[in-house]
Amino acid sequence: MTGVKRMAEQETITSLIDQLAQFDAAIVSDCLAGNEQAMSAAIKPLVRNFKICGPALTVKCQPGDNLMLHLAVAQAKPGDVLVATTNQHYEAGYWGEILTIAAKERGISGFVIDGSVRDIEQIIDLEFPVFTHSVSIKKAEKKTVGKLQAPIIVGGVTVNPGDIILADASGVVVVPANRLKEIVRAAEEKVEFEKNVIAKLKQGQLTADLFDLRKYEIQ
Ligand SMILES: O=C([O-])CC(=O)C(=O)O
Ligand SMILES: [Mg+2]
Repeated sequence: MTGVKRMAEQETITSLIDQLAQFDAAIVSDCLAGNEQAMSAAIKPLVRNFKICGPALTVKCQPGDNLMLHLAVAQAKPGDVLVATTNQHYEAGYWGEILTIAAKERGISGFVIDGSVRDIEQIIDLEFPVFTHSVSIKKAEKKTVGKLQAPIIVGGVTVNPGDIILADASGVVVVPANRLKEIVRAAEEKVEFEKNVIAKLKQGQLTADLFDLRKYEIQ
């Protein structure tokens, strides 16, 4: 691929990510088949109004060690979302105020971890969107190498480097990079469909009729 072509492609991806950011994560999740791209309910925002949309930089931490997060911050590009696993070890605060400030300075757009974080009041005050399984006060070591930019499983979903993470109060959904354009179009249609349903509900119609559910009515 020529440099010019690569730049044009990057521009398209950036514009599609901006478009995806306009949608609720639940709408986008519904556009991907069968919930398989939706993370488990265990991964939650620290506060309700947190929202993330951006490409994943994947991080595999060793249990109890956050070395790879410090190295990931050093590698990240503006807009990246750090997405991390800890082998489902929750007894360490893998992320806190210091990493949040470092990440903000690099232009990182958010953090998702199937692990634990600490310093949560500071993170909330810094308005840096963090989605986490748990909170832990315990110190993480910084001495065991894991992996960066390898496929990982977070909240039951495989995340490949460069997949787009969309997260809000409903939860976290992972849009495979090669489906981004198709999913943005599908989300536009889904929003139109729901607007139409809401307008009809406000005219007094019922979901039982609009969704053709009367056939299931108990006799
Ligand atoms: O010790 C660490 O790396 C985690 C932490 O509390 C911080 O980032 O403030
Ligand atoms: Mg700290």
